[in-house]
Amino acid sequence: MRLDAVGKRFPTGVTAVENVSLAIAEGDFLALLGPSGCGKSTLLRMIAGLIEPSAGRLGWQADVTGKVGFVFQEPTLMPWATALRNVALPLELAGTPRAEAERRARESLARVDLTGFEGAYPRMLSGGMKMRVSIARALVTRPRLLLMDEPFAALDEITRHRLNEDLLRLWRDERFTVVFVTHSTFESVFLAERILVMTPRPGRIAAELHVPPGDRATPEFRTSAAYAAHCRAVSHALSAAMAA
Ligand SMILES: Nc1ncnc2c1ncn2[C@@H]1O[C@H](COP(=O)(O)OP(=O)(O)OP(=O)(O)O)[C@@H](O)[C@H]1O
Repeated sequence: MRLDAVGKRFPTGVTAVENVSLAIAEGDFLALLGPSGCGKSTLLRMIAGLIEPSAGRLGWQADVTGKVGFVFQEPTLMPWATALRNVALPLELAGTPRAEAERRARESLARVDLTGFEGAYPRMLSGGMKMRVSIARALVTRPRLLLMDEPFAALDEITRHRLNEDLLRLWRDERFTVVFVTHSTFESVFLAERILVMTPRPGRIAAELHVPPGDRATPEFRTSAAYAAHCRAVSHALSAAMAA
């Protein structure tokens, strides 16, 4: 998909995003990195089609339309429904027969390591497990594009690292396209091949950095010299963007 000079000015007069041009290829793992309030969520919501840009345009490949999954910072599960029913919901809303929806929801829960928790209610699950249910729900329709808005920001570091690894595994296996919003330099380098550094509001793209797949393939990437070097580079780019 392409974004051409996309901008968003809200009726309140706040310009959240300005002049963003970007091409996203099938299978990309892209991070949007920037300080709080720089317009990352606004940009993601425009990519999702949840809000309209006020300038520029977004062009979609026909085969992606309607195949978008969204994961928010809060798991946003229905508290009165089991994990299985929460995950089956998007399919049931699309008219999939109940038995088929349940079968696929079970499969999706298995992909995020939650086999055995189908009957659990959200209040019985830890924060990390609730986030896994939320990811399973986003993946149950087999989206080609997965949009994630600071999904792990509220989790403790150990859980966050584990979910980072699991997300990478899912992405390597299935090669959907990911746009991942974060304000963590470390998380962006660990996950993404393309890191777009944004300026403070109005959010513009100040720099794009790359983490080659070869670097990530090193064992213990998170403690490697290559990881530290990429984090330094991204951190410098972020400081420069903040000062711009
Ligand atoms: N619906 C809206 N109406 C008016 N202003 C809005 C609306 N949504 C967002 N904004 C404003 O746009 C700016 C960018 O917000 P946005 O949520 O996109 O930033 P963000 O980078 O995702 O921030 P955070 O990391 O804190 O979530 C903020 O100043 C916010 O107040």
